[in-house]
Amino acid sequence: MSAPDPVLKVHNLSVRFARSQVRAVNGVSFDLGAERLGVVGESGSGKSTVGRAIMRLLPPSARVEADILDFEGAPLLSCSAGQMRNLRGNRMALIMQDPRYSLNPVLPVGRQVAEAALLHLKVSKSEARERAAHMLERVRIADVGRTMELYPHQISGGMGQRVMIAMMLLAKPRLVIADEPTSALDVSVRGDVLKLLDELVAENNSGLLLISHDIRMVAAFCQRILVMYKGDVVETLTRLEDAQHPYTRGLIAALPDPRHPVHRLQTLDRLAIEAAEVRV
Ligand SMILES: Nc1ncnc2c1ncn2[C@@H]1O[C@H](COP(=O)(O)OP(=O)(O)OP(=O)(O)O)[C@@H](O)[C@H]1O
Repeated sequence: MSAPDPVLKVHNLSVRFARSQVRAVNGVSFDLGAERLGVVGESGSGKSTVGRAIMRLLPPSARVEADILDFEGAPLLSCSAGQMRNLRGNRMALIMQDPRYSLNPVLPVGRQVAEAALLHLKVSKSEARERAAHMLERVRIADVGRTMELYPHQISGGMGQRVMIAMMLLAKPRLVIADEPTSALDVSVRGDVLKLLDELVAENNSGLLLISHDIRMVAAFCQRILVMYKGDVVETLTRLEDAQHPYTRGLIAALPDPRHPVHRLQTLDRLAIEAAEVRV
């Protein structure tokens, strides 16, 4: 019996923006099964562009090419705009950094989740509201009835992100791309939000692509990590201890390690990184 198709197959993905000399993404390849895969790198390394290319959410100025970009065995680059709209929200979901910008400020949060249920689950209005309430309970929103009537500015960032997760995971998508899902949140609630994502993704047997600049957080949460530098994947790791590339080591050293407090954090050694790049 042949192995089932991975959720996502990405081979030699490149993205170039019009009027830019360099590729934002330069031949990135990976397969994603029902697992948690992290994408890390400094700002501008191309992480978000990878996520958006998969969701086909890049602006028209982006030229996206790939030998293979398949989701559940179907080529995403051949999908029409209508087919992509259908996939997004149903089969694939994108969770972004700041729920304040993703939620509609003039609609109560319960109505927003119910509208997502109406759209993606094709259920009646009353059932959509019930499903919304159930999903909000699942993401551990307290006093769901009251919270559903609140507007986005009346809830905390952590609660807003849980509402987004409820909305995005209602239809049990097979692929979840979370782009810095906890960076805008208070440190005290980051772990809860990640735990929740993990629970729902595992329950749905989905693949999760977690995009973040925080290599330690990603290492603690993901089974594999792709390290991106200037559009390339320079290293794939299962444990931080195995990092070989000076860029990866620099990323690790540039973040505080709660177990070993230091007075001064290291900065990236650009010369060593460029020298290693020439060797590969
Ligand atoms: N819409 C766009 N038009 C032109 N260039 C873009 C666009 N979006 C991204 N880029 C460029 O592509 C490169 C990769 O950007 P990207 O946002 O993917 O990086 P990132 O690693 O996600 O960074 P960050 O963590 O800051 O979001 C950068 O050089 C960026 O300037």
